[in-house]
Amino acid sequence: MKVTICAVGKLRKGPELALISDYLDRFGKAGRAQGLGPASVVEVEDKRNLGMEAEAALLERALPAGAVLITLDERGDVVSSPEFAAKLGGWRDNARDLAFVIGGADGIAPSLRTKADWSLSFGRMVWPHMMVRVMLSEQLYRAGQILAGTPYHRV
Ligand SMILES: C[S@@+](CC[C@H](N)C(=O)[O-])C[C@H]1O[C@@H](n2cnc3c(N)ncnc32)[C@H](O)[C@@H]1O
Repeated sequence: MKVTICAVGKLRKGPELALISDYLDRFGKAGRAQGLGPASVVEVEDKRNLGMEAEAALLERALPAGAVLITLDERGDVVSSPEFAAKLGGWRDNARDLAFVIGGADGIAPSLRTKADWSLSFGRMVWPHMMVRVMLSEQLYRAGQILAGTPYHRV
């Protein structure tokens, strides 16, 4: 089950990139035996600053064909980590690839939001998009650990 994180903006070398690389690497390595992963990040850049709709067009072009489209959005569903793991496991069992979409400073255009199969929220507060990448990467790794039954997720 390939997982692609499609995001607006280029992440430069720094603590966020180091964390994302570490979690996604761990998710891919630990998940291999369970049919989870690999995970990768595809970045799109709206170099001419044309706004949300232009970003949505770039994001749509970056989406892997046939993948379940999941938008990250503060208006989406708030779920627990075990619930997220169960969703991931269900898609894995149905041999689906996943595309998680994270918007830029203005968010994800409604034209793309309406195409989503599911929308995931990390709470009603708005987080910087680079932080959302980190949080999503950790939750993917955590979900893999929950599905594997390891003690990483203790609650
Ligand atoms: C700075 S936020 C943009 C917020 C913008 N007001 C909007 O309407 O979406 C950039 C991106 O981070 C993600 N994001 C921010 N907060 C989030 C949250 N609480 N849950 C899920 N995703 C979030 C979304 O993908 C969003 O498009």
